[in-house]
Amino acid sequence: MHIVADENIPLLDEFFAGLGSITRLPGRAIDRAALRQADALLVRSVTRVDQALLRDTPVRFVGTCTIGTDHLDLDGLRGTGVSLASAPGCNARGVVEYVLSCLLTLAERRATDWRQQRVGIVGVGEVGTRLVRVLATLGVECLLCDPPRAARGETGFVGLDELIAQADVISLHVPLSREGAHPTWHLFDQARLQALRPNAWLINSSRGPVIDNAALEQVMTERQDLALALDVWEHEPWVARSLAARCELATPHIAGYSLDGKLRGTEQIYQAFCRFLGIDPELSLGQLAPQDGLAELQLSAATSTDWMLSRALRWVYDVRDDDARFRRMLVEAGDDAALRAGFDRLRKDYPLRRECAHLRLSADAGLPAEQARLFSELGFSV
Ligand SMILES: NC(=O)C1=CN([C@@H]2O[C@H](COP(=O)(O)OP(=O)(O)OC[C@H]3O[C@@H](n4cnc5c(N)ncnc54)[C@H](O)[C@@H]3O)[C@@H](O)[C@H]2O)C=CC1
Ligand SMILES: O=C(O)C(=O)[C@H](O)COP(=O)(O)O
Repeated sequence: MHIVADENIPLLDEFFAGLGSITRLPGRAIDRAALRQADALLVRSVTRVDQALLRDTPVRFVGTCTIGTDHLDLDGLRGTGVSLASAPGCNARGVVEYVLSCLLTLAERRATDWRQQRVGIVGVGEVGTRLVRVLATLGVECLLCDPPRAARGETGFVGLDELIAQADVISLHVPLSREGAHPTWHLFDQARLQALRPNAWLINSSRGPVIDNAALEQVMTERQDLALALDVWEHEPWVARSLAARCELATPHIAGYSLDGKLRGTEQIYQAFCRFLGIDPELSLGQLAPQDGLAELQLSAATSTDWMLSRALRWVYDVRDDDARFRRMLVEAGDDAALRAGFDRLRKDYPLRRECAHLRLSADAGLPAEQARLFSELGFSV
């Protein structure tokens, strides 16, 4: 058994070495020649996998250690005998923490109470559902839009144009799709962008082309009232510097980049590969994940819940750090080739980031019961 894998998959050896030999390559360098002897291909989001890549290769299993599958040509690969697997939900928690950090930061810069904003969530699957749960715990009013779920008879959703008309903040959590009953490519076109409420905040951590980036830049030049947080870009790894300059927060597709999320992605694909091979998985993250214990943050019981919350959320993840690193790269990179390489480098050399379950909160005189319950519901250790 020979496995070709993206070199950015963590715990690759630990999970897969017992199942076959492994060749590691940069995701963008995986081509047909590299797969000549490969039985299995393990990717992340930057390798386009289609019939052209797999033609005349022995590859029979493709696993992507990511939530998104838009880099896999699912239709084209159907019926070719290749088994496909992805890692649903693996890094959803990281994306939620990214959105919370955006909300805190935008509210601070706009002198607004983010918990009083009406938040519209477009796409209510793994990420959107977790986000709604956290926001509901914090008493934030949410509007939900998910036509595929509504079409299955589920209730509680509004149409996209109604959401745009009513939401102060819009956060996008849809898959990228061009076909089907509810395509999301350029879901936010010029007309919808122009329809955003005065002073609206728009956060995109789904896929770049869900927003027409050229139209977005045009609208942003006309409407200085809008606040934009972009983690994903229409032509990654290239980024329109002029659009980045119009963003309040700009980051290089790292919303879900917690170590925990990446490790869960690897484990989910290991399990899928074992199923494909017809063997019982012998390994788990419980055995292989770093045993680094919990970090501790001591809060003052005398401070307000809001203050505690922003300290705790910022301690876990602060989007301003990623925004600063990204903007520095945009200034330092010379031509487009350097820009693309800089985008990939920021992602490859991403700093260690753990999710909030790795932070234990305490207070000098003991965390008051009500706050302990709230923080525990939000996923912190208390
Ligand atoms: N920036 C980042 O680091 C990350 C980005 N992502 C992106 O976020 C996307 C969403 O992730 P999940 O919530 O895990 O996916 P999911 O598949 O669990 O949920 C997506 C939801 O969107 C809904 N949907 C589909 N078409 C729609 C439309 N036209 N309008 C509104 N809703 C629609 C679906 O019915 C589904 O409920 C992924 O497909 C991926 O592209 C995911 C993880 C990390
Ligand atoms: O899981 C997804 O979907 C994502 O967007 C991942 O964060 C993408 O990470 P890479 O595969 O590009 O490392």
